[in-house]
Amino acid sequence: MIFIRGAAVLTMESPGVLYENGEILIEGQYITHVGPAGSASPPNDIDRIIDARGMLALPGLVNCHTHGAMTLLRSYADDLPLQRWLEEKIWPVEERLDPEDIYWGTMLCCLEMIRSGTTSFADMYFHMDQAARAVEKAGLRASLSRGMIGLSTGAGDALEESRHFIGEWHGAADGRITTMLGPHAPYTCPPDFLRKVMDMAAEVQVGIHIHLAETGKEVEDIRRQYGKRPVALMDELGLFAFPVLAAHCVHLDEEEINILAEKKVGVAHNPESNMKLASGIAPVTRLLEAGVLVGLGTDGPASNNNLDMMEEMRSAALLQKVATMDPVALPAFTALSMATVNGARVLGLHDVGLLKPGYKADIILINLHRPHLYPRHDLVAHLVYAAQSADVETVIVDGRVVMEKRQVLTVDEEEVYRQVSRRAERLAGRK
Ligand SMILES: CSC[C@H]1O[C@@H](n2cnc3c(O)ncnc32)[C@H](O)[C@@H]1O
Ligand SMILES: [Zn+2]
Repeated sequence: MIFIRGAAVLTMESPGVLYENGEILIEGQYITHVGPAGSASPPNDIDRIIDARGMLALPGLVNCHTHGAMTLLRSYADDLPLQRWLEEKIWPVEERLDPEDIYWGTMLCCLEMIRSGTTSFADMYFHMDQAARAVEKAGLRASLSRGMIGLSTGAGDALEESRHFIGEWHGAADGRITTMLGPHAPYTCPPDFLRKVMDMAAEVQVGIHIHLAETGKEVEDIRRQYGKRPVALMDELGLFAFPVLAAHCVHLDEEEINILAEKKVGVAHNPESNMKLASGIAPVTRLLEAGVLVGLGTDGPASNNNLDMMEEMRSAALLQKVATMDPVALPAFTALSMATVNGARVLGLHDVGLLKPGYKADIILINLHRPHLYPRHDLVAHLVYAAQSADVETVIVDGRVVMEKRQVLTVDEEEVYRQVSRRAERLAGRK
């Protein structure tokens, strides 16, 4: 049992709920009490009291779309459009990744996430049993998908590997790990392959994580090939009968926005990757108006080039303002909701993302005693427009402290740096 006291507590239930001097009780994996100081008499059998005076407590951040082990390829290929980036640089080097690379690359991803306040993430990549091992050890929460390129000769094997991976890991690590099927995108997964994916989703009862409508080129190529735009094509195939996590959704017409709302598709908006690859600006304001559930993601660390959700919130808010020429667009509380409770819902985690009794104890403490966080007119605005990931002081996932006073407790940082440096040298052909 952990008792946090003295923090300002932002529950994220509604914009107004902020306890200036609050307290949180954690029993096992769950939050059992949240309120102003003195609202609960702390039980006798508390294991730890965390004195959080000068801190802001809020739900851990949720990264709805990444490729964690691509930390190994950070700054390996930059300043290219998506298709050239993938075909000329990324896919050739990914051929050389081995399972241990994925373990250490994902471990680096977990380390970066813990240090920047992310407690849950959705990952699509290869050798996912190794990614799962890293997540389990680091203590994070994740929804993991074995990425599948339907056009490749190994597509059938990838599907079988997915079935095995889901059987082994869905619900593992005390429920911190969940799984999805990961067909890469409409332009790499033709309809026949997607039908097999849907058959398997029905059989093993998991959702589907896919890149969708990321670039103008994708829309044109899919329309030329199938006579429909990507979202409309996925709808016609029946993909949205399953829980779908659709990454990007940059290029949409009104009909497609309505499909996404009606079929309750969860969208992962990745503003920095979309800017860096010049893919475009997702119509987030329109999506939200239409009632689409939108979370935030970084995309892989090779197209961002970091996993910093604090930055991503700020970028999302600023980008919508400039895209709509409306300073009211995507206000701070909306950006923070996308990065917490709404992101959790996009991942199908319905007891994650709020500080509320009955919710999983995924909590971060932000050190407010920093020059860029004074004075304190509005703490929500501070989080989105002023805070930095280095302000994250303590991170709790599933009721367990994984970082305290910026010391990560679950991962040997130096060993991770040694491993990834050596492996990245080999992958880049320098050793
Ligand atoms: C099949 S595993 C995932 C696959 O996706 C590639 N990837 C990384 N970022 C993006 C992106 O923004 N759009 C499309 N594909 C992306 C990654 O390199 C893997 O090959
Ligand atoms: Zn991606």
